[in-house]
Amino acid sequence: MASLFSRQTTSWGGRGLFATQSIPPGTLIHTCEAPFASVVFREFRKEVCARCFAYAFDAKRNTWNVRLDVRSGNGMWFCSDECRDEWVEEGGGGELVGQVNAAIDRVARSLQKEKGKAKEHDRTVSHPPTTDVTKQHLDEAWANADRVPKEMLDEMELEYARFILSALIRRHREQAGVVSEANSWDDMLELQDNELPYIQSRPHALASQLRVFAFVCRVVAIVPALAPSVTTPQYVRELLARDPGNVFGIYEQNRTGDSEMFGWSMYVSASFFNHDCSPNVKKQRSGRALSFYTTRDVAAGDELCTNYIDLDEPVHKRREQLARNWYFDCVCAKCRAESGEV
Ligand SMILES: C[S@@+](CC[C@H](N)C(=O)[O-])C[C@H]1O[C@@H](n2cnc3c(N)ncnc32)[C@H](O)[C@@H]1O
Repeated sequence: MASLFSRQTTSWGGRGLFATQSIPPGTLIHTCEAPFASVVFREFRKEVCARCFAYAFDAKRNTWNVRLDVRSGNGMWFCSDECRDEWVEEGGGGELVGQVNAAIDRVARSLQKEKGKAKEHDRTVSHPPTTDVTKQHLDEAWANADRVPKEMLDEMELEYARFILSALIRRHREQAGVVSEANSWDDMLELQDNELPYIQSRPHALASQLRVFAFVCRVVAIVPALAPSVTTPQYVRELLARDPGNVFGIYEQNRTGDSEMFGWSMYVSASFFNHDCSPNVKKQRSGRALSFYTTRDVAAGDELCTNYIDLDEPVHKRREQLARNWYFDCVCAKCRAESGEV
């Protein structure tokens, strides 16, 4: 499909996607076939297919039973033999994933035992000062990342470790020439770096990221194939800097009919759509693919925007939500008009 849009600089400075011709409503303008990296939360591992994210409950089942034959109890479950086989064939890295999963379990178990012996207040990574965190502060903290003691992670930190390791496996396979260059590490680096605003709004997250890095290093010590990815914290830091503000939650309706997040994934090309409170594009997930459709007539030169949040709220609440969870002050026409700025 010839691209109907191009990436350009917006009037406010960031990059955005702009229509190169007029586009009627309901047009499929872009599809990302597969994520760059993803994680399905551990508690849903048996219910959500590791490749296509299909939810067992939708197929009237409690769990999927096609399992990748890995050595650890922390295996991967698939909705079908086809999904499992395609995942391995596409370069999911079956053998390596098995080793990594087993190593995560081993490191987690051993840290859990050590934690049992230590007192809670012994947690050694201190929070940064509550004054404004600067880039220099972050550089210094990461320069000393190898001195961070290995400590047990909480559940969410463990998910981050799994997410990072999924990306490092991808990077390893890209280096080995096993996966295609589309969606490469360099492509991922083009995503907006949100490290500073993220840590400024959640200073405790820096200590958490350093703990996750120390944990990942310990896992990689057992899986030497990934060692080049952690000789310095560079790759882990690059990925973590692009996680906030760029990843997509994997949502489904759960058994009680509520929308629930089962994990998250990073898609590269999908992350250049900016937010607008009167969007002209809607996103639709089908399995692991993300597709984007126009919702009304778009003229050549118009920016193509999705919405990151629920749009029913008044302007101050929308802006507050975007600032808190997406780290920006919304400059869309609707927000500016409703705030009396135009
Ligand atoms: C997923 S990225 C979109 C692409 C991004 N503009 C870039 O250059 O990579 C989300 C970021 O874009 C910017 N952004 C998106 N929508 C915006 C809006 N309505 N107002 C101001 N900034 C916006 C914010 O910096 C936000 O963190």
